[in-house]
Amino acid sequence: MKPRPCGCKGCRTCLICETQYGAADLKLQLELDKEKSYVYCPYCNKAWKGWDINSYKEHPNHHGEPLSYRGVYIHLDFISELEEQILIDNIDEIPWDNSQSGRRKQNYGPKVNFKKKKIVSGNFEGFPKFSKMLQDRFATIEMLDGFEVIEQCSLEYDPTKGASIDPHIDDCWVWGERIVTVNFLSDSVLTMTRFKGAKTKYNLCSAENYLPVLDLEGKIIRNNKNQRSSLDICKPVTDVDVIVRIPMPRRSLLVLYGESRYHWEHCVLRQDISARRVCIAYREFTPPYMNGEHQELGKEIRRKGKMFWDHTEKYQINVNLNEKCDILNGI
Ligand SMILES: O=C(O)CCC(=O)C(=O)O
Ligand SMILES: [Fe+2]
Repeated sequence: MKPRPCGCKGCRTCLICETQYGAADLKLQLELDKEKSYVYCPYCNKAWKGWDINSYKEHPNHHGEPLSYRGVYIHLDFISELEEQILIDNIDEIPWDNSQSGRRKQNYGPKVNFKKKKIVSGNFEGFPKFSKMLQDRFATIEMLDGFEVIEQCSLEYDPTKGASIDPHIDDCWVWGERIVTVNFLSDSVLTMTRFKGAKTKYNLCSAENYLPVLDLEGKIIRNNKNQRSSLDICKPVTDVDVIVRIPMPRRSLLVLYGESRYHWEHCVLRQDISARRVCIAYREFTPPYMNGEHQELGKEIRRKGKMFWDHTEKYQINVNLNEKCDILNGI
């Protein structure tokens, strides 16, 4: 399928191809019943009836009966305003690549083919140095113990392009249980809907063949006594028809794991992009690539994931900006 000049393919569309390349009819029509929606509160970790994402700010004065929604960790103010500004300045010094649905991206990681289940390190040489402080800070979060970044992807959502991301589950053959996102520049929302499709989609069935890293409460499992697979241990308990809206406030960190990672699709709706938003998504390897049958190939790629390069050298950026990078890394 050939991409249109904006970068979109097939049913993935943005405002540009909908208005200029006649792609409006290809657009995936999502029918979300707002009456069935709950808003996740990062303060009490429960979801409360409603659609408006700002309603979590009423905490502790919520109304009605909450829904227990598992597999979400939100760390507010993970970075300061100054760190946000310096990181964005650095990110914007690197060329962006057009992606689908009005997004742009900067992707660092091995080359993966999810359909053929093929992975090669390709020209992966690690990550830009200015982003090391973010990865280092993961060590302060208990549930990220042992999280080794294999892929780091900056994504930009521009409201003038009608940017969004369609409902999906991140691949389960190569990407591990914890999906980490750090949010920049504007508040947004991750909208969750239950996945009812085949286990072959997103390679979900791969998660039947390895053990979980986190228990249902998000605690690291030190000894896997019960041997239930990653997919099985977090089987949903909630009604299939509900929608859960997860806030992604500017400068916060979000971890999806367990039930929300494996049994729900996530998307970012166009209507939830009110101003330029950038996020960085981080992915780790699945157990077979860490300590199982593919560990040798895994080891080689993990070694590359420990490397950091100077983007000012690579892109010949004015050197005085190097100082900003050193401030961030505490040098
Ligand atoms: O923009 C986001 O926060 C979600 C991105 C995402 O789901 C992905 O890159 O797989
Ligand atoms: Fe995703």
